[in-house]
Amino acid sequence: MRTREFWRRDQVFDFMLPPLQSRELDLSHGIVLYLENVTVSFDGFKALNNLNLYVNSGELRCIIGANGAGKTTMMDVITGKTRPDTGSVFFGQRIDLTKYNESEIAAAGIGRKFQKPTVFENHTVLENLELALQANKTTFATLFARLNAEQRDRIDEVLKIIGLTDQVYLRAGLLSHGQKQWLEIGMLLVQNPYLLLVDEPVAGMTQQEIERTAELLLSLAEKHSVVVVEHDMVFVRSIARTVTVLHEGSVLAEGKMDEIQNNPKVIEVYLGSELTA
Ligand SMILES: Nc1ncnc2c1ncn2[C@@H]1O[C@H](COP(=O)(O)OP(=O)(O)OP(=O)(O)O)[C@@H](O)[C@H]1O
Repeated sequence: MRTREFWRRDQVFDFMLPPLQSRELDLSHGIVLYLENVTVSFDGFKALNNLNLYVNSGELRCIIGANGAGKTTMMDVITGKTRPDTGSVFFGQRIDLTKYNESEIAAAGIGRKFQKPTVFENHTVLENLELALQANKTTFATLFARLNAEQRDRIDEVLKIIGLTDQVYLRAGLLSHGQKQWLEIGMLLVQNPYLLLVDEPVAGMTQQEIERTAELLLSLAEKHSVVVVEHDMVFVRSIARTVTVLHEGSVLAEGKMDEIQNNPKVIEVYLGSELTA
């Protein structure tokens, strides 16, 4: 039965879909991302179990949860790396993300930053941003292509946002760990994503870099929607507007940081030790 459904979806319905890039993102209900009753099983184990999550347009959402709670699997489902067994995943009102692949979803405006920075160390900060801007070209073609005025302006704007204007001609390999993380966020920003997914952005950062990252992510919200997965509770407290707590593949609690911190269920399964830190 499942095979037949997949066959029908891939062979018939996907064929009829217009390219994702050409579809307008419909934010008329103010919600950029819908996950409804999403379940993902690995060999019978439910990494996501009827997960429901709604992210508002322009919101900065923090997702917390113990190891194995399902945070990475959730990101994988949004970006098309993992297909849910059941449930629906919508980008705005109309774009069914389960019907598209990872590169189509990225091109449609969902950028993902993994925990480990993956900048091109042998290229300058500027070249890294150029490469990200023209991600569909080869490295060689990109570095020799001329940027148009709009692209140059966008790169200048992003350099200011990520605070690397003075390092524009520096080789990325010479940046500090924090600066590499910001450059990678910049590489997503040049593509003007609607939604940014950021995985543990402050792991390994100095206190000063953590504070700068908090400012950066806060400055991105509104123009973009941002979903941050993070274990560092001090950091989460400093940026959080709404916090979602995942536990065993479902939402255990959701609300303002104060409510979450005082929620007995959350304290029991996750925050007990973190809160007193
Ligand atoms: N490909 C896979 N095959 C089998 N089990 C998997 C796979 N991916 C994830 N899991 C399991 O699913 C559960 C959820 O994993 P996931 O990585 O989503 O959790 P997480 O909240 O991101 O954890 P962490 O904070 O450690 O990164 C875990 O028990 C994990 O072992």
